[in-house]
Amino acid sequence: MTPLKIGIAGLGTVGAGTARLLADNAALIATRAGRPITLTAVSARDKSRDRGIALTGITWHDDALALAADPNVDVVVELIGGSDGPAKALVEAAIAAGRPVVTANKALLAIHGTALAAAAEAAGLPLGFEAAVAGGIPVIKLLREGLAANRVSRVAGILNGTCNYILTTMREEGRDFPEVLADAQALGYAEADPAFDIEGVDAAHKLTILAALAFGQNVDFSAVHIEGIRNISALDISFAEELGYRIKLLGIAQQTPSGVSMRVHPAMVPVSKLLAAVEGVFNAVLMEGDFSGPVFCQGRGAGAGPTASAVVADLIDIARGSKIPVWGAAQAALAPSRPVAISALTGAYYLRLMVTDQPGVLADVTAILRDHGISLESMLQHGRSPGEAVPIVLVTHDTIEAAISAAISRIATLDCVLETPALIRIEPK
Ligand SMILES: NC(=O)C1=CN([C@@H]2O[C@H](COP(=O)(O)OP(=O)(O)OC[C@H]3O[C@@H](n4cnc5c(N)ncnc54)[C@H](O)[C@@H]3O)[C@@H](O)[C@H]2O)C=CC1
Ligand SMILES: N[C@@H](CC=O)C(=O)O
Ligand code: NA
Repeated sequence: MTPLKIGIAGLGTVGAGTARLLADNAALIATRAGRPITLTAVSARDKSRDRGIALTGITWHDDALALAADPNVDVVVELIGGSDGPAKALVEAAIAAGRPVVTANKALLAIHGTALAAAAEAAGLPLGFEAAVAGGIPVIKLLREGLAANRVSRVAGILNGTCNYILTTMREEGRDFPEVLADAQALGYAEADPAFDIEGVDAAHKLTILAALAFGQNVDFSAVHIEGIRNISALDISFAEELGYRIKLLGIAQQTPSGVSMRVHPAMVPVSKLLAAVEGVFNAVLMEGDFSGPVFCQGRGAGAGPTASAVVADLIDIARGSKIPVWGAAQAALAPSRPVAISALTGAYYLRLMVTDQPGVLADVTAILRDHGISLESMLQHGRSPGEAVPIVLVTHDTIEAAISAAISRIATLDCVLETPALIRIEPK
């Protein structure tokens, strides 16, 4: 059988993992793909580095762009990363040269996904990106193929392994944020610039991609409201536990009458919910189809093995001759996104204040909430330390985000409020 010849650009965590998987499971992959999938060429920065993979007999290109023109490469696999620069140039060059592309690059797809898919469609080429969202979970296939007959009303998930690993480890082991982040980097989970993980940008890239597939809209990264986990404190993690919640960084895309609302932010998830039990580097996605009902999947969201598994799944599809539209429908059938402002969101909120323990503080705070039409479900304060700083926690009933934002701006100006208030959205029970 004629092999499908692969050229990989970028031999970091995912690139080296993909080369290893192609070698270790070669016979099984050939059986399932109907022909061997063979690594014939690579491009990376440092030829001398030992990556634990055999590169004998494989062409080395110093310039990744050369992969697009190499006659011994049928499919270009882009595993460099970054929304622009060499990754984008390579994908464009490969498509222009008539080569199918597989990439794990969510930043690239979330920002340039419409133009790249249009180019691939015009050239009649597949563009695979299963690895770009939720690592080893086959969530792209699930949405684009398994749920293709459904109107999807909501997609919600834990989409960043690094953040989930950090939040889990902080809660279970009481360790500090920077120390746990360093672990996640050493394990190969974090992006080259880990700010993308902890600021919520990586999860927003992935949510942009899921929303495009779920709602048949063009990718629109700029429409996602983004908050990360940098300000989540050990105190809030412990209050969440006490109130019956786990703090998770969620990505949520939801159909509303005025458009699709897209947001990434930390959320209090009731412990009874499936998403609350997803821990460590695991990701999970919950999708609501009108005929399927809820569909939940979970698996490892980052790391060499799980991500390589998704890259090679796309290669097997290409070897099989699969012809699935990049975004699940012809480009011309996709609609522009209709963004919904976060201020229109309705829900319950956790509000934690550091205040001076003195008479009248609660009365001042609750008066402001009352003025904005916000009612309280519960309140927590432990012990008494007159004149000292103490945390108080307020949990609201459902309210509109515009109201709680306005109330917090006023609460923050009270003399007795000593720090910027912490506000965390609460997922419904
Ligand atoms: N690490 C993970 O768990 C996951 C990563 N991804 C995505 O996979 C892609 C690769 O990520 P990692 O392997 O983690 O990154 P990495 O930083 O470990 O590897 C990227 C490699 O590309 C090389 N490179 C940089 N510029 C290059 C160029 N011009 N030509 C050739 N090689 C070049 C770098 O030297 C580096 O070895 C990124 O798009 C990332 O977002 C997706 C899912 C999971
Ligand atoms: N940095 C990402 C890697 C996978 O996409 C993450 O932590 O989830
Ligand atoms: Na995936």
